[in-house]
Amino acid sequence: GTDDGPFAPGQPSQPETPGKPGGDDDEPAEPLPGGRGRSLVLYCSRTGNTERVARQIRTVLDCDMLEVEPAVPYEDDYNAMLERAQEELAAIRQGDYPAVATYVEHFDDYDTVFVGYPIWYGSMASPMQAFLYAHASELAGKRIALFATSGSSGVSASVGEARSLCPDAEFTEVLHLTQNTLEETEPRVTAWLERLEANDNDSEEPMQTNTLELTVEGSTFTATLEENSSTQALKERLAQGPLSIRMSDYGDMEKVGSLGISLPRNDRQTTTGPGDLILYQGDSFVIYYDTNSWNFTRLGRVDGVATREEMLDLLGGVGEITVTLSL
Ligand SMILES: Cc1cc2nc3c(=O)[nH]c(=O)nc-3n(C[C@H](O)[C@H](O)[C@H](O)COP(=O)(O)O)c2cc1C
Repeated sequence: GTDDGPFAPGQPSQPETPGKPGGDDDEPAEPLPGGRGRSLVLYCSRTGNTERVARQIRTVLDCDMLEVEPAVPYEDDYNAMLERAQEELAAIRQGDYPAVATYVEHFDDYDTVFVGYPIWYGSMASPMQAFLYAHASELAGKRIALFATSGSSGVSASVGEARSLCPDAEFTEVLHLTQNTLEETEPRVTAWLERLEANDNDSEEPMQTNTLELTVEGSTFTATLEENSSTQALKERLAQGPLSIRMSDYGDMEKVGSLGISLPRNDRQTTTGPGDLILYQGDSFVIYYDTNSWNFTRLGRVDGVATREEMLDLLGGVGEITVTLSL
């Protein structure tokens, strides 16, 4: 029977399943091999950008998908809509969440829940914040893969919002597409899903955190760590407390600073890109905002960063800074 799904009977929330008749252009491509469990794609989208990314994920994974909708549809009038979005985000900061029409009874069938949203005024769009708030206990212990679209703004504030709304979920690397990168949705989604799949298969100690927090001038953003002996040693050091590093710019491509400790090296010929975290010569911590090729140890990647501008934005631009690392 189809009534045994995780969606509350009598509720309007029904997932679009891959075989659904009338499904348009979403013929599944080759599903990724060796998928460990089932996935659900949740998204909210007002002008279709986030929805396009959601559909691409669903096409690759051949999984269920559900739109998270506000209880009261947004105004067609653009300015009225902007005003309401601002009011809702202000209310959320006071702990008052807008009503959403979408309710999922349980997520038992799903290991990974993809959560997609547009950035509104630097934040996660209000309907998705309200949905996560209402479903935090059902999402505990699930793997959450965030994806977001924006005009140009970064996603680190919204990642922080998601992590505090769902403190007991495990967060993967984030996918962020901007106006400039939306046309590359297809290859970027595919590459991202392959990385998620690889990390999922690699993780021998799933209870171990793979998230690093970086704080610059009071703002915190996150990175997803690689699994190697270098990051293991770094995590052991950070388990004892945060580590602050004075960093300066080098070669118009990176910030570099001394860790004050030596970590095991896992050097390989590597081409870096914006957001890559690198261990250089065992004792220097490097944050890349541009590309370079060298024999490096990869430590991880800043979440949701695709471009030099986005990485420099998180670092407060070019110039000397103190970065504090914590788990
Ligand atoms: C209310 C509102 C606020 C927005 N705020 C931002 C913002 O702060 N930064 C940004 O880069 N884009 C902002 N945008 C643009 C959207 O994030 C962007 O167009 C996104 O891709 C829309 O996704 P959608 O088509 O799925 O709704 C905003 C859009 C709306 C409607």
